[in-house]
Amino acid sequence: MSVDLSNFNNTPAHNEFRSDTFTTPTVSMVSALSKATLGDAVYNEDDSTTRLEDKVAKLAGKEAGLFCVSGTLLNQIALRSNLFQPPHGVLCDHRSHVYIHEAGGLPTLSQAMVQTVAPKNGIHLTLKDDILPNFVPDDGEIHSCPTKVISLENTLHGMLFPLDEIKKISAFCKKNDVRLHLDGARLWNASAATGISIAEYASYFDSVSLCLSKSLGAPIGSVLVGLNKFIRKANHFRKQNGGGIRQSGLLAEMALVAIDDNMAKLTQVDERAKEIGKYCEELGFVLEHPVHTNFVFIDLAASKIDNDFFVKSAEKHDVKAYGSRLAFHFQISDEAIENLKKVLRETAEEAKRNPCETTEVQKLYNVYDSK
Ligand SMILES: Cc1ncc(COP(=O)(O)O)c(C=O)c1O
Ligand SMILES: C[C@@H](O)[C@H](N)C(=O)O
Repeated sequence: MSVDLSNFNNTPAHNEFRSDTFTTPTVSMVSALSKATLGDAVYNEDDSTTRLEDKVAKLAGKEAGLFCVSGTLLNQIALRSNLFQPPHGVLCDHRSHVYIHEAGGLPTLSQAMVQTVAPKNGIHLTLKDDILPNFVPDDGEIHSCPTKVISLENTLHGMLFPLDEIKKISAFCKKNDVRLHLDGARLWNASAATGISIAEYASYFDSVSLCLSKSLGAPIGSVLVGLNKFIRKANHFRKQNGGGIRQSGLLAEMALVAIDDNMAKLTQVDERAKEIGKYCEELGFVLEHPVHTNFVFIDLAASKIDNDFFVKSAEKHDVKAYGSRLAFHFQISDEAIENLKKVLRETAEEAKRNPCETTEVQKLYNVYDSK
Protein backbone atom coordinates (compact mmCIF):
# COMPACT_ATOMS: atom_id res chain seq x y z
CA MET A 1 0.00 0.00 0.00
CA SER A 2 1.72 3.27 -1.07
CA VAL A 3 0.95 6.32 1.05
CA ASP A 4 1.49 9.85 -0.29
CA LEU A 5 3.77 11.54 2.25
CA SER A 6 4.49 14.64 0.13
CA ASN A 7 2.43 16.74 2.55
CA PHE A 8 5.32 16.45 5.02
CA ASN A 9 7.53 18.39 2.59
CA ASN A 10 5.24 21.43 2.93
CA THR A 11 6.23 22.33 6.46
CA PRO A 12 4.40 25.23 8.15
CA ALA A 13 7.80 25.98 9.76
CA HIS A 14 9.25 27.35 6.49
CA ASN A 15 8.71 30.93 7.70
CA GLU A 16 8.80 30.27 11.46
CA PHE A 17 11.17 32.39 13.57
CA ARG A 18 9.29 32.19 16.91
CA SER A 19 11.07 29.01 18.00
CA ASP A 20 12.84 25.89 16.77
CA THR A 21 10.13 23.97 18.63
CA PHE A 22 7.94 24.56 15.57
CA THR A 23 10.02 22.22 13.41
CA THR A 24 7.92 19.44 11.88
CA PRO A 25 8.55 15.76 11.06
CA THR A 26 10.14 15.15 7.66
CA VAL A 27 9.17 12.53 5.07
CA SER A 28 12.10 10.36 6.19
CA MET A 29 10.91 10.52 9.79
CA VAL A 30 7.35 9.56 8.89
CA SER A 31 8.60 6.81 6.58
CA ALA A 32 10.48 5.33 9.54
CA LEU A 33 7.15 4.65 11.27
CA SER A 34 6.92 1.43 9.27
CA LYS A 35 9.93 0.15 11.24
CA ALA A 36 8.55 1.06 14.66
CA THR A 37 8.07 -1.69 17.22
CA LEU A 38 4.84 -1.59 19.24
CA GLY A 39 5.83 -2.71 22.71
CA ASP A 40 4.51 -1.10 25.87
CA ALA A 41 7.35 1.18 26.95
CA VAL A 42 6.04 1.47 30.51
CA TYR A 43 6.97 -2.22 30.81
CA ASN A 44 10.28 -1.39 29.09
CA GLU A 45 9.22 -3.73 26.27
CA ASP A 46 9.55 -1.47 23.23
CA ASP A 47 12.69 -2.13 21.16
CA SER A 48 12.54 1.14 19.18
CA THR A 49 12.32 3.16 22.39
CA THR A 50 15.16 1.17 23.96
CA ARG A 51 17.28 1.71 20.84
CA LEU A 52 16.72 5.47 21.06
CA GLU A 53 17.48 5.62 24.78
CA ASP A 54 20.61 3.49 24.33
CA LYS A 55 21.75 5.56 21.33
CA VAL A 56 21.46 8.88 23.18
CA ALA A 57 23.01 7.45 26.36
CA LYS A 58 25.94 6.16 24.29
CA LEU A 59 26.33 9.52 22.52
CA ALA A 60 26.46 11.13 25.98
CA GLY A 61 28.77 8.51 27.46
CA LYS A 62 26.25 7.74 30.20
CA GLU A 63 24.96 4.39 31.52
CA ALA A 64 21.28 4.87 30.68
CA GLY A 65 18.68 7.06 29.00
CA LEU A 66 14.99 7.79 29.56
CA PHE A 67 12.63 8.94 26.80
CA CYS A 68 10.07 11.57 27.79
CA VAL A 69 7.42 13.52 25.92
CA SER A 70 8.92 16.91 26.79
CA GLY A 71 12.05 18.68 27.95
CA THR A 72 10.08 20.32 30.74
CA LEU A 73 9.05 16.98 32.23
CA LEU A 74 12.61 15.67 31.87
CA ASN A 75 14.17 18.68 33.56
CA GLN A 76 11.74 18.56 36.45
CA ILE A 77 12.09 14.83 37.11
CA ALA A 78 15.85 15.09 36.68
CA LEU A 79 16.08 17.85 39.27
CA ARG A 80 13.69 15.97 41.59
CA SER A 81 15.82 12.84 41.25
CA ASN A 82 18.93 14.83 42.18
CA LEU A 83 17.26 16.20 45.32
CA PHE A 84 16.61 14.29 48.54
CA GLN A 85 15.69 16.07 51.75
CA PRO A 86 14.23 19.59 51.91
CA PRO A 87 15.22 22.28 52.73
CA HIS A 88 17.21 22.27 49.51
CA GLY A 89 17.98 24.87 46.86
CA VAL A 90 18.68 24.75 43.12
CA LEU A 91 21.08 27.43 41.88
CA CYS A 92 20.70 28.51 38.25
CA ASP A 93 21.04 31.41 35.83
CA HIS A 94 18.13 33.85 36.23
CA ARG A 95 17.17 33.23 32.58
CA SER A 96 17.10 29.43 32.91
CA HIS A 97 14.24 27.54 31.33
CA VAL A 98 13.90 25.42 34.49
CA TYR A 99 13.14 28.64 36.37
CA ILE A 100 11.35 30.90 33.86
CA HIS A 101 9.41 28.52 31.60
CA GLU A 102 8.56 25.40 33.65
CA ALA A 103 5.54 26.82 35.50
CA GLY A 104 7.04 26.70 38.97
CA GLY A 105 7.85 23.00 38.72
CA LEU A 106 10.77 23.24 41.13
CA PRO A 107 8.86 24.52 44.18
CA THR A 108 5.87 22.33 43.28
CA LEU A 109 7.41 18.94 42.47
CA SER A 110 10.70 19.26 44.34
CA GLN A 111 9.81 21.59 47.23
CA ALA A 112 12.98 23.36 46.20
CA MET A 113 13.98 26.98 46.60
CA VAL A 114 15.33 28.38 43.34
CA GLN A 115 18.47 30.44 43.86
CA THR A 116 18.74 32.51 40.68
CA VAL A 117 21.89 34.41 39.73
CA ALA A 118 22.37 37.02 37.00
CA PRO A 119 25.85 36.31 35.57
CA LYS A 120 28.17 39.29 35.94
CA ASN A 121 29.45 38.81 32.39
CA GLY A 122 25.88 38.78 31.02
CA ILE A 123 26.58 35.59 29.11
CA HIS A 124 27.11 32.60 31.44
CA LEU A 125 27.61 31.81 35.12
CA THR A 126 31.18 31.61 36.42
CA LEU A 127 32.31 29.80 39.54
CA LYS A 128 34.28 32.74 40.91
CA ASP A 129 31.96 35.70 40.20
CA ASP A 130 28.52 34.10 40.37
CA ILE A 131 28.39 30.69 42.07
CA LEU A 132 30.76 31.13 45.02
CA PRO A 133 29.09 34.39 46.16
CA ASN A 134 25.62 32.79 46.00
CA PHE A 135 26.18 29.14 46.91
CA VAL A 136 24.65 28.16 50.28
CA PRO A 137 26.69 25.44 52.04
CA ASP A 138 24.99 22.62 53.93
CA ASP A 139 26.84 23.52 57.15
CA GLY A 140 24.16 23.10 59.78
CA GLU A 141 23.15 26.77 59.78
CA ILE A 142 19.44 26.27 60.53
CA HIS A 143 18.41 29.58 59.00
CA SER A 144 19.67 28.68 55.53
CA CYS A 145 18.47 26.63 52.56
CA PRO A 146 21.51 24.69 51.31
CA THR A 147 22.27 24.56 47.59
CA LYS A 148 22.07 20.88 46.64
CA VAL A 149 21.85 21.13 42.83
CA ILE A 150 23.37 23.54 40.34
CA SER A 151 21.48 23.56 37.03
CA LEU A 152 23.23 24.89 33.93
CA GLU A 153 21.84 25.37 30.42
CA ASN A 154 23.83 24.94 27.21
CA THR A 155 23.01 26.63 24.97
CA LEU A 156 21.12 29.32 26.88
CA HIS A 157 19.37 31.83 24.60
CA GLY A 158 21.60 30.31 21.93
CA MET A 159 24.77 31.22 23.83
CA LEU A 160 27.56 28.71 24.39
CA PHE A 161 28.69 27.80 27.91
CA PRO A 162 32.52 27.58 27.86
CA LEU A 163 33.86 24.11 28.67
CA ASP A 164 36.63 25.40 30.92
CA GLU A 165 34.01 27.05 33.17
CA ILE A 166 31.91 23.87 33.17
CA LYS A 167 34.98 21.96 34.36
CA LYS A 168 35.53 24.41 37.25
CA ILE A 169 31.88 24.26 38.34
CA SER A 170 31.84 20.45 38.07
CA ALA A 171 34.95 20.12 40.24
CA PHE A 172 33.38 22.45 42.82
CA CYS A 173 30.16 20.39 42.87
CA LYS A 174 32.03 17.13 43.35
CA LYS A 175 34.04 18.63 46.22
CA ASN A 176 30.93 19.98 47.94
CA ASP A 177 28.46 17.07 47.53
CA VAL A 178 26.33 19.09 45.08
CA ARG A 179 24.67 17.53 42.02
CA LEU A 180 25.16 19.16 38.62
CA HIS A 181 22.35 19.04 36.02
CA LEU A 182 22.50 20.26 32.43
CA ASP A 183 19.46 21.42 30.58
CA GLY A 184 20.87 20.36 27.24
CA ALA A 185 17.76 21.01 25.17
CA ARG A 186 20.14 22.48 22.59
CA LEU A 187 23.38 20.71 23.54
CA TRP A 188 23.31 19.33 19.98
CA ASN A 189 23.72 22.94 18.79
CA ALA A 190 26.58 23.58 21.24
CA SER A 191 28.37 20.42 20.15
CA ALA A 192 27.96 21.26 16.45
CA ALA A 193 29.21 24.83 17.00
CA THR A 194 32.25 23.95 19.12
CA GLY A 195 33.18 20.49 17.87
CA ILE A 196 33.15 19.32 21.50
CA SER A 197 31.35 15.98 21.71
CA ILE A 198 28.08 15.45 23.57
CA ALA A 199 29.99 12.90 25.69
CA GLU A 200 32.71 15.41 26.63
CA TYR A 201 30.14 17.97 27.73
CA ALA A 202 28.02 15.35 29.55
CA SER A 203 31.01 13.88 31.41
CA TYR A 204 30.98 16.86 33.80
CA PHE A 205 27.31 16.45 34.77
CA ASP A 206 25.31 14.02 36.89
CA SER A 207 22.34 14.34 34.55
CA VAL A 208 21.69 15.81 31.11
CA SER A 209 18.39 16.35 29.31
CA LEU A 210 18.59 16.44 25.51
CA CYS A 211 15.66 17.62 23.39
CA LEU A 212 14.90 15.92 20.08
CA SER A 213 11.92 18.14 19.23
CA LYS A 214 13.72 21.45 18.63
CA SER A 215 16.67 21.93 16.30
CA LEU A 216 16.68 18.25 15.34
CA GLY A 217 13.07 18.36 14.19
CA ALA A 218 11.49 15.33 15.88
CA PRO A 219 7.80 15.94 16.58
CA ILE A 220 7.94 14.97 20.23
CA GLY A 221 10.44 14.02 22.85
CA SER A 222 13.56 14.40 24.87
CA VAL A 223 15.98 11.94 26.47
CA LEU A 224 17.45 12.18 29.98
CA VAL A 225 20.84 10.50 30.50
CA GLY A 226 22.70 9.51 33.67
CA LEU A 227 23.72 6.56 35.85
CA ASN A 228 21.46 3.48 35.82
CA LYS A 229 20.36 4.06 39.42
CA PHE A 230 19.53 7.71 38.68
CA ILE A 231 17.52 6.85 35.56
CA ARG A 232 15.56 4.22 37.49
CA LYS A 233 14.51 6.86 40.02
CA ALA A 234 13.78 9.39 37.28
CA ASN A 235 11.55 6.76 35.63
CA HIS A 236 9.70 6.46 38.94
CA PHE A 237 9.06 10.22 38.97
CA ARG A 238 8.15 10.13 35.30
CA LYS A 239 5.41 7.58 36.03
CA GLN A 240 4.28 9.55 39.09
CA ASN A 241 3.73 12.56 36.86
CA GLY A 242 1.85 10.71 34.18
CA GLY A 243 4.82 10.59 31.84
CA GLY A 244 4.78 6.86 31.19
CA ILE A 245 4.36 6.28 27.46
CA ARG A 246 2.83 3.15 25.94
CA GLN A 247 3.66 2.46 22.23
CA SER A 248 6.40 5.13 22.06
CA GLY A 249 8.23 3.22 19.35
CA LEU A 250 6.46 5.36 16.76
CA LEU A 251 7.94 8.52 18.30
CA ALA A 252 11.31 6.88 18.93
CA GLU A 253 11.82 5.86 15.30
CA MET A 254 11.13 9.43 14.14
CA ALA A 255 13.55 10.75 16.78
CA LEU A 256 16.25 8.32 15.63
CA VAL A 257 15.93 9.69 12.09
CA ALA A 258 16.00 13.25 13.43
CA ILE A 259 19.37 12.62 15.08
CA ASP A 260 20.85 10.84 12.05
CA ASP A 261 19.56 13.33 9.46
CA ASN A 262 19.70 16.73 11.14
CA MET A 263 22.74 17.00 13.41
CA ALA A 264 24.79 17.82 10.30
CA LYS A 265 22.53 20.78 9.43
CA LEU A 266 23.06 22.73 12.66
CA THR A 267 26.18 24.71 11.74
CA GLN A 268 24.59 25.95 8.51
CA VAL A 269 21.62 27.16 10.58
CA ASP A 270 24.00 29.03 12.88
CA GLU A 271 25.54 30.80 9.87
CA ARG A 272 22.08 32.11 8.90
CA ALA A 273 21.48 33.36 12.45
CA LYS A 274 24.85 35.11 12.47
CA GLU A 275 24.07 36.67 9.06
CA ILE A 276 20.80 38.10 10.41
CA GLY A 277 22.49 39.22 13.62
CA LYS A 278 25.04 41.16 11.57
CA TYR A 279 22.23 42.55 9.39
CA CYS A 280 20.41 43.78 12.50
CA GLU A 281 23.53 45.59 13.71
CA GLU A 282 24.03 47.15 10.27
CA LEU A 283 20.45 48.49 10.57
CA GLY A 284 21.41 50.10 13.88
CA PHE A 285 19.76 47.57 16.18
CA VAL A 286 21.34 46.63 19.52
CA LEU A 287 21.58 42.90 20.23
CA GLU A 288 21.07 41.61 23.77
CA HIS A 289 24.14 39.39 23.40
CA PRO A 290 26.41 37.92 20.70
CA VAL A 291 24.98 35.33 18.27
CA HIS A 292 26.74 32.03 19.04
CA THR A 293 24.30 29.53 17.50
CA ASN A 294 20.70 29.60 16.26
CA PHE A 295 19.15 32.56 18.11
CA VAL A 296 19.26 36.35 17.60
CA PHE A 297 18.03 38.40 20.58
CA ILE A 298 17.33 42.05 19.70
CA ASP A 299 17.28 44.52 22.60
CA LEU A 300 13.94 46.14 21.72
CA ALA A 301 14.25 49.01 24.18
CA ALA A 302 17.82 49.94 23.24
CA SER A 303 16.86 49.64 19.56
CA LYS A 304 13.76 51.82 20.11
CA ILE A 305 11.65 49.16 18.41
CA ASP A 306 7.86 49.15 18.71
CA ASN A 307 7.14 45.44 18.95
CA ASP A 308 3.56 45.86 17.69
CA PHE A 309 4.93 47.49 14.54
CA PHE A 310 7.45 44.64 14.16
CA VAL A 311 4.73 41.99 14.49
CA LYS A 312 2.42 43.76 12.01
CA SER A 313 5.27 44.10 9.52
CA ALA A 314 6.06 40.41 9.98
CA GLU A 315 2.45 39.47 9.27
CA LYS A 316 2.51 41.66 6.15
CA HIS A 317 5.59 39.84 4.83
CA ASP A 318 4.39 36.32 5.74
CA VAL A 319 6.93 35.95 8.56
CA LYS A 320 6.06 34.37 11.92
CA ALA A 321 8.01 36.32 14.54
CA TYR A 322 7.41 38.32 17.68
CA GLY A 323 9.31 40.10 20.41
CA SER A 324 13.01 40.25 20.80
CA ARG A 325 13.87 36.67 19.84
CA LEU A 326 14.50 35.26 16.37
CA ALA A 327 14.98 31.49 16.26
CA PHE A 328 16.58 29.70 13.30
CA HIS A 329 16.26 26.07 12.22
CA PHE A 330 16.84 23.83 9.21
CA GLN A 331 13.30 24.20 7.82
CA ILE A 332 13.39 27.99 7.28
CA SER A 333 13.30 28.82 3.56
CA ASP A 334 15.53 31.26 1.67
CA GLU A 335 12.39 33.26 0.82
CA ALA A 336 11.54 33.59 4.52
CA ILE A 337 15.05 34.95 5.22
CA GLU A 338 14.58 37.60 2.52
CA ASN A 339 11.13 38.48 3.87
CA LEU A 340 12.57 38.73 7.40
CA LYS A 341 15.12 41.23 6.09
CA LYS A 342 12.26 43.33 4.67
CA VAL A 343 10.60 43.26 8.11
CA LEU A 344 13.82 44.30 9.82
CA ARG A 345 14.40 47.13 7.33
CA GLU A 346 10.85 48.47 7.76
CA THR A 347 11.15 48.20 11.55
CA ALA A 348 14.47 50.04 11.54
CA GLU A 349 12.98 52.86 9.44
CA GLU A 350 10.04 53.10 11.86
CA ALA A 351 12.39 53.12 14.88
CA LYS A 352 14.19 56.10 13.31
CA ARG A 353 10.92 57.91 12.47
CA ASN A 354 9.20 57.17 15.78
CA PRO A 355 11.66 55.86 18.42
CA CYS A 356 9.69 53.65 20.82
CA GLU A 357 10.30 54.33 24.51
CA THR A 358 8.05 51.61 26.02
CA THR A 359 9.81 48.65 27.56
CA GLU A 360 6.79 46.34 27.77
CA VAL A 361 7.96 42.75 28.33
CA GLN A 362 6.97 40.69 25.30
CA LYS A 363 5.19 37.48 26.32
CA LEU A 364 6.37 34.46 24.35
CA TYR A 365 2.75 33.77 23.53
CA ASN A 366 -0.61 34.87 24.87
CA VAL A 367 -2.77 31.93 25.92
CA TYR A 368 -5.89 34.01 25.19
CA ASP A 369 -4.85 34.26 21.53
CA SER A 370 -4.56 30.52 21.21
CA LYS A 371 -7.36 27.94 21.22
C1 LIG B 1 16.34 25.45 27.07
C2 LIG B 1 15.05 24.70 27.08
N1 LIG B 1 14.90 23.68 27.96
C3 LIG B 1 13.77 22.96 28.02
C4 LIG B 1 12.72 23.25 27.18
C5 LIG B 1 11.44 22.46 27.34
O1 LIG B 1 11.17 21.63 26.31
P1 LIG B 1 9.65 21.27 26.01
O2 LIG B 1 9.11 22.44 25.26
O3 LIG B 1 9.74 20.03 25.19
O4 LIG B 1 8.97 21.07 27.33
C6 LIG B 1 12.83 24.28 26.23
C7 LIG B 1 11.73 24.63 25.30
O5 LIG B 1 11.16 23.99 24.58
C8 LIG B 1 14.01 25.03 26.19
O6 LIG B 1 14.16 26.06 25.33
C1 LIG C 1 9.09 28.82 25.37
C2 LIG C 1 10.06 27.70 25.63
O1 LIG C 1 9.47 26.74 26.47
C3 LIG C 1 10.52 26.98 24.41
N1 LIG C 1 11.54 26.10 24.90
C4 LIG C 1 11.11 27.87 23.34
O2 LIG C 1 12.31 28.08 23.37
O3 LIG C 1 10.40 28.31 22.48
